[in-house]
Amino acid sequence: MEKNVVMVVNPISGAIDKTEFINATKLFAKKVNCKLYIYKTSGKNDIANIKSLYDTYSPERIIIAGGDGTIKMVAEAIEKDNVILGVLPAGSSNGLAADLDLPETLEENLSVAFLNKYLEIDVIEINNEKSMHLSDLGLNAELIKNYEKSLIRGKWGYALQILTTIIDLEEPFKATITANNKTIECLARMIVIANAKKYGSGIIINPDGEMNDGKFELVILKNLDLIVLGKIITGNMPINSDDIEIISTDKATITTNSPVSFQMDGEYCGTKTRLDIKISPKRIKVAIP
Ligand SMILES: Nc1ncnc2c1ncn2[C@@H]1O[C@H](COP(=O)(O)OP(=O)(O)OP(=O)(O)O)[C@@H](O)[C@H]1O
Repeated sequence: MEKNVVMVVNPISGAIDKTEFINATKLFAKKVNCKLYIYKTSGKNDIANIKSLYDTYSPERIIIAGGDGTIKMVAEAIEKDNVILGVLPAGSSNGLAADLDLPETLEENLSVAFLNKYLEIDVIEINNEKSMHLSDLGLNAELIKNYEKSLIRGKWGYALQILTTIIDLEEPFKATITANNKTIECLARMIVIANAKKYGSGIIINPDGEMNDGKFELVILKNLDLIVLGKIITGNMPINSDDIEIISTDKATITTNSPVSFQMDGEYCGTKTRLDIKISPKRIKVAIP
């Protein structure tokens, strides 16, 4: 019997034309006897529209051609269920794909996305929104805000914004963190709420992060001078220094003394002074090699 598959395509992600993604997916779906319904995101009402497609067609899989932000939208649209998400990485940052060790080529990724192996990953709920990969308060969110405002998309736009953001660096913020029945206060440049290990750029920020262990980590970057930044970028996270503290937990609250920029899975979410965070274990099925 033919199975239903929904394909969610983000036409603008990564500044990549998606024609090849759509054509290759149509062919593959036919080959494996699936009926394909294609939805192109518009940036408006996408979550509600995907939910309605999901309710109408009860797809066995949802194939996603986009970046982490597009995967997040699909995750928001589906309830805990039997649907498997297949990812065709096509964003400017493909952090989840990097953490899942997805292959390089479209053909290989189609095989992964349509075939049977999958991982049930945890989802982090932050102020009742879902994050599958990495969210953070502070410097990186500031960077993403500047990037989203800029007219240059893709990797170059992102690189340009690193420079602008670091030049305009504000004072560190004061954070109060409650987790594992303890409360700590600290000054921080950035706090990462991590389900996984690395950013789409390949930079490892949470060396022990596992997406299916029922826990998340708070990676507190207290100092981010050029030396610490250099160590992180070159893959030598100084985890045993006073500059970094990592807390592993399943529930936490973070409050800050002033509004701090916040991003979830690469999407800028404004400034926040309070985050209520909890893990939702094994919440979503994602196809893996
Ligand atoms: N047709 C569209 N026009 C404008 N924005 C869109 C459209 N479709 C989706 N979006 C927006 O794209 C974002 C998700 O992009 P995603 O993270 O998947 O890719 P990306 O390449 O990392 O993004 P970016 O475009 O920021 O480089 C969401 O904010 C969503 O609202």
